[in-house]
Amino acid sequence: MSTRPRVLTLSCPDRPGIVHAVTGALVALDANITESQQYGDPDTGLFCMRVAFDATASEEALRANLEVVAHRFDLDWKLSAADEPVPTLVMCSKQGHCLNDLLFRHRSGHLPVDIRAVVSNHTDLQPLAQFYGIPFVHVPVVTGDAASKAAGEARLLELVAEHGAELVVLARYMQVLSDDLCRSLSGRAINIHHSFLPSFKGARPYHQAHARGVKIIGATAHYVTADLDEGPIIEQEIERVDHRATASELVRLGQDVEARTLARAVRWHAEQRVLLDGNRTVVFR
Ligand SMILES: Nc1nc2c(c(=O)[nH]1)N[C@@H](CN(C=O)c1ccc(C(=O)N[C@@H](CCC(=O)O)C(=O)O)cc1)CN2
Repeated sequence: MSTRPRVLTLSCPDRPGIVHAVTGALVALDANITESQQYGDPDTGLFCMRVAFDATASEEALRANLEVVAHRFDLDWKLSAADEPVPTLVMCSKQGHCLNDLLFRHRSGHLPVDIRAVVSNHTDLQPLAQFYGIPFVHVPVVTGDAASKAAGEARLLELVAEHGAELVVLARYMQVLSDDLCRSLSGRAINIHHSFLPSFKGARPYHQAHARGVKIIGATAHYVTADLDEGPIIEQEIERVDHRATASELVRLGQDVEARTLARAVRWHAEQRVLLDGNRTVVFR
């Protein structure tokens, strides 16, 4: 039988013996562990672990062995194939810098995702998706019109189901998602906010920052939750600025920071490197 690369991620109440039990269950099936990281949070008592391994054993055999450990240690666990790109939808509005970056990295084979479609509430970025040969779906949303927003979100969920999307990336998508949609996409919707959160939440953060006279701007990639821009932070990056930069120049300077930050967050999520620890993340980079 051929060897397949896999990734096991888990979290559980911390106690002695977890690593020994988990690695023992894998080695008992001749798995070769290629990467192993773990962290015990002293504040929450949560233990997180990520194990990458090669195994010829069947998925069923691996799961059977791991179920025994899961029962003993009350694991919340996930076993993934490491050689299958994650089916993904990318959502955008009118700003194309993050979408462009993701599509280029995807085309270059540098992102372990399978971008099934670009979904937008505007048509401005349809040519960009077409250039990369990615289906573009226009889902208009009239701001302030509840029926329009509900219909748009229903269409998005249809697209998630149609494409088997396991990840939704908000690449400067400028509509607030409803609480219900956030629940449906919990832990699998990533947004890029164009500020170094928790500073400057909400709309026009660069203009807020310019008015405050900041000397650093930044970007934050986070999971989407019902609390706007409050979701668990996955990755952040900053850039120095000074008094000479206008608000428009901050917007321009921030674009590359946003794109790099989002790309790292998407890659780490797709590689199963991000685990949730309450409203924080543990990132096994
Ligand atoms: N439920 C959530 N939805 C969204 C989040 C989130 O964290 N939770 N992140 C935002 C992105 N975002 C800032 O990064 C943001 C987007 C949109 C708005 C906003 O006020 N939008 C208006 C419409 C604006 C327009 O039509 O141009 C609105 O939805 O009424 C604020 C912040 C993505 N969604």
